[in-house]
Amino acid sequence: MVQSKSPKWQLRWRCGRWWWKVFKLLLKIPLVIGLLLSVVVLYRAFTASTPASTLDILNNAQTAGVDDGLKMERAHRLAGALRISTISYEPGKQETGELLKLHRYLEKEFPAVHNCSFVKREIINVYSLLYTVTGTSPDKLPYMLASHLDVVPADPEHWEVDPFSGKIVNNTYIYGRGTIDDKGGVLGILEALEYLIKKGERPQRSFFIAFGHDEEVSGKQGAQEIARVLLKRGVDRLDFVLDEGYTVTRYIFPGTRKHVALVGVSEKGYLTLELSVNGSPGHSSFPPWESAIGILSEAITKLEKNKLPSMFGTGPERSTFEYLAPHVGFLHRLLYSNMWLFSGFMARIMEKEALSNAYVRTTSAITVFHGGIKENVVPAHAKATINHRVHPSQTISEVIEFDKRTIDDPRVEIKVKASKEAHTVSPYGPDDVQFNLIARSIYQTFDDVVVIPGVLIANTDTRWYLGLSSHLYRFFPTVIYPQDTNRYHGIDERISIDNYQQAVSFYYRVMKNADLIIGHVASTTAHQQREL
Ligand SMILES: CCCCCCCC/C=C\CCCCCCCC(=O)N[C@@H](CC(C)C)C(=O)O
Ligand SMILES: [Zn+2]
Ligand SMILES: [Zn+2]
Repeated sequence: MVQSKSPKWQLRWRCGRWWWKVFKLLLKIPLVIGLLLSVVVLYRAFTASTPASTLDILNNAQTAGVDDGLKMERAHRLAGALRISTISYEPGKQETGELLKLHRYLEKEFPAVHNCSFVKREIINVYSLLYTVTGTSPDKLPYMLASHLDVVPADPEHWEVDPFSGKIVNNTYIYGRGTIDDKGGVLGILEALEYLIKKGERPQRSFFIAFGHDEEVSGKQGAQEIARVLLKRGVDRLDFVLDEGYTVTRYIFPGTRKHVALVGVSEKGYLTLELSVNGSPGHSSFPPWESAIGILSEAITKLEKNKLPSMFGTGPERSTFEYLAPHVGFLHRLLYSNMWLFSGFMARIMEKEALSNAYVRTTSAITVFHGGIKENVVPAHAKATINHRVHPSQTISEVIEFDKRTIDDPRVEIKVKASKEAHTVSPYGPDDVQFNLIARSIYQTFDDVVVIPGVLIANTDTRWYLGLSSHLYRFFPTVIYPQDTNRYHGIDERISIDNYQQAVSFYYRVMKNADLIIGHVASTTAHQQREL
């Protein structure tokens, strides 16, 4: 016999079912969200594509590089320049005699450039060089190719060959301080122009070649002066500037075996701080509880241990990975094309390596420490230098505030020695003529390559040219493998003869392709034309 439920019980049953339904529905929400997220993540991964140039004139261009016949001759010419030790030690302390020797060497080795009716060479501020190549259409905006003449010092101790001997090893590599930073750029650009002139060609577009002489110690005397001279002449608009920077890389980005050409469309900011402590000096036999060195050491240990927060995914580095996504395996593609979701996870992996960590955040490097004069004297002062490279999503003052908060000790005085905010981001994307001119020249020069935009983690002379153009790109056309990254400012700096030949071809192609896009280029002012 079925017992009928009382109305009170039925009401409770119905209410109970109602709550149970809501409860079950709530349980499903995370599942639905998870499902939706997976759909979006997969959709983005499957539809990821590297924005291709919309400029058919560039897409269809088959610009040839330079002839292979002179490859060895070119390698020897670069080697000769590497024997001239144009070292910058610190601002105002440079091997100036060597810089003048390099001027003479370039003049002798590139006769066509230096005796050409449409090329003018000028010496700026005694040691820098500015070449003006006047094209047949000076009414079009000129552009600038830049490099620098100086190099950082090199301790020969661990080198395979003397860093200033300019040796060619196994007929394969040119060794020497400055091969990739940045005499390869100086000689590479001049080789391209020499080749062009010797072929009896003359560019349509006018362009400048700027070689600063103190990039390694700020660029204040070189590139800054070059920019000043141009501005004084009314040259206040350049179509684009191409300076040293990233390169083509291989096996550096996880997930692909392809060559990846990173073009620097921005540059991290630069901040150097001097920390100092004035303590109690005295006899080391009855030392104070805390010494100036001890207080300062604690402060810099705090800075080294407390990294600035990850900013990964908030700046142009997002495009770096989105451009790369279609060229990596499926798992990496899921991550690279969905940085809106995975940037935190990617940052945690990338921060484990020094090179990729620099891509994730503002970095802090303790570079100088001074304190003490004698073993039994407690010193009155201690001083340290900290060098930050500032992520584009942070400002200099935010970094200083972070340091102050982290040190949290009023006895540590903080002084700004040098600072420059991260550079504005230069345009890139399918419709940007200037970015695609450089990209196309890379595609024509390197095999199986993908061109992607990036933020340069180091700094270049482009900071002085920011006022001259809105399109500044930082790229040096060679191939770098993971084991090569330490050659910058490190030991056994080298470039292969083949890569150097590619560098020359790349610069030549930039000069030729720049003429192809002449219809897309804005006109100069009448004033600017007069000065060209
Ligand atoms: C996920 C990240 C991938 C990064 C791949 C990197 C591959 C290439 C490696 C290094 C490129 C270094 C670029 C070198 C330019 C160096 C210029 C320089 O040394 N500048 C000085 C200027 C300073 C104002 C004195 C500097 O210290 O930055
Ligand atoms: Zn450099
Ligand atoms: Zn350098």
